[in-house]
Amino acid sequence: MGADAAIGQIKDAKKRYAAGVLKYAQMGYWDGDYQPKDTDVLALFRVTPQAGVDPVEAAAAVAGESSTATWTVVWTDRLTAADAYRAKAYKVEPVPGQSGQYFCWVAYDLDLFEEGSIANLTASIIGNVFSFKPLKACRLEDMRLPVAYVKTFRGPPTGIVVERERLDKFGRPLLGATTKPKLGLSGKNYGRVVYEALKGGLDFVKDDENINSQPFMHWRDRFLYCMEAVNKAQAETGEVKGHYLNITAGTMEEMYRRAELARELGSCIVMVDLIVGWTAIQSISNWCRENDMVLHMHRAGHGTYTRQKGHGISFRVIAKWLRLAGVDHLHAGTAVGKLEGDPMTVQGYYNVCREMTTKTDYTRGLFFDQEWAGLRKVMPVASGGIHAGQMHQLIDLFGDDVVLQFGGGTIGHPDGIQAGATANRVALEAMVLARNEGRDIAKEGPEILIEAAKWCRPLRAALDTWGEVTFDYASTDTSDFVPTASVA
Ligand SMILES: O=C(COP(=O)(O)O)[C@H](O)[C@H](O)COP(=O)(O)O
Ligand SMILES: [Mg+2]
Repeated sequence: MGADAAIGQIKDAKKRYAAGVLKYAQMGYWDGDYQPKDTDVLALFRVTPQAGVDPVEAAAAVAGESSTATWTVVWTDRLTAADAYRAKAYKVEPVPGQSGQYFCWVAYDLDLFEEGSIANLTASIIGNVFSFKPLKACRLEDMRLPVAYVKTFRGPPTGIVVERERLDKFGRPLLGATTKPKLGLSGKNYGRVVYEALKGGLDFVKDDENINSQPFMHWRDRFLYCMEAVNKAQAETGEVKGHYLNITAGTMEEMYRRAELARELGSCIVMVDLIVGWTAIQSISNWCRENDMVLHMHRAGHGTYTRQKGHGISFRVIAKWLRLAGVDHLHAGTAVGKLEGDPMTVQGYYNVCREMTTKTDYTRGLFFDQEWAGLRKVMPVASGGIHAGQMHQLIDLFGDDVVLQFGGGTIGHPDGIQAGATANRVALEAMVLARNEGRDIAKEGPEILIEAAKWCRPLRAALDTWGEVTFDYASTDTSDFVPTASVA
């Protein structure tokens, strides 16, 4: 959609700065000829204007309210480098197949942002505009962070390469499990679940997002019993093992206290939930860097604002912010499990986590090339209602650099937790071997699993119990550019 010349910026300074209300486009927040600079921060919003609101004016309003503007002309603009500081909406296009929705591209000068602060970035980009009355709905679809800005962040403290070296595990996905039930176990019973799962063949076990320090199990008990389980399983298997100790707490001081005990007990990894907030995430990331600790991020809460296509923030943007902020593991979806996730859209999140340059790919929801400027890679975590019978789909979709986490799909095994873990480990290794031998695992996966189950009773029992379980529901967050196929 080209610029509407009639509503372009008023150039005559007397008229432009006369007291009163102008359209945002008239104030200069729309420039259809603008060529983004390499150093600009770029954002793509999906905007649904109210009836009668011109889409170009809606885009200009988003640019205005997320940078320097208010609803009326202010003369104090003239005390600033207003022409540079004003964000510019520079392109508006209708969203294919979605009447009333428009993609709006906005460019922001780098000087609008403090270095190394996601809190500052988000206060601008998502600070006000999502409540703005002329818009019925608004969604932040994607961002391009310029190299100059990326370089002001430290990124993941450990990264995929160093994590694999510390764990001494290569050439296959890592295996994990979330302890279940989510709440209620005593420390001793909790530790038993962790031990059984690690002994049976998993690399990691994890605390659930809502396990902190409740009356049934205080955090110190959990840490002590879990590390006893980790040490015992390591000694018995000769493999490096870990348990993501969730250090999420009510204050930063308490998070540090819990992190310190995790370190003293010899844990290689700690975990926080996304709901702790950006500043807390950046602080704990620094702590992890100083203490050689892997940082696991559970994206608890994200579905409240990422799931619906019309309003909120795409998870691909959250993933970009988290790579800058510095997490090592990030829950990024499974496509085949119990939770929302269109396969290609989810692959787009994985690309954000794992590539050195993420290329534009509209079919995977990636609207910009993103250069990561040497920032370490984040290990994505596929977790949520997955089981051994889906191993071929998971490896086919996500490759090797991923943690596959089976909670119920380990602990609910009919022959016990160790058997559940063994089933998953055997399914994983059989599938990686078949792929490495050149077999087409996407097609032959079910056969490969059945062959492996002939000599592995735990896998046979897992397939008998869950083999037919699928979650075949329509995804909400799908591509606007390709029809989406379910892989469930
Ligand atoms: O407890 C689980 C999964 O348990 P189970 O394996 O028993 O289903 C995690 O909290 C979800 O993976 C979160 O979702 P996401 O990873 O999408 O953020
Ligand atoms: Mg959970």
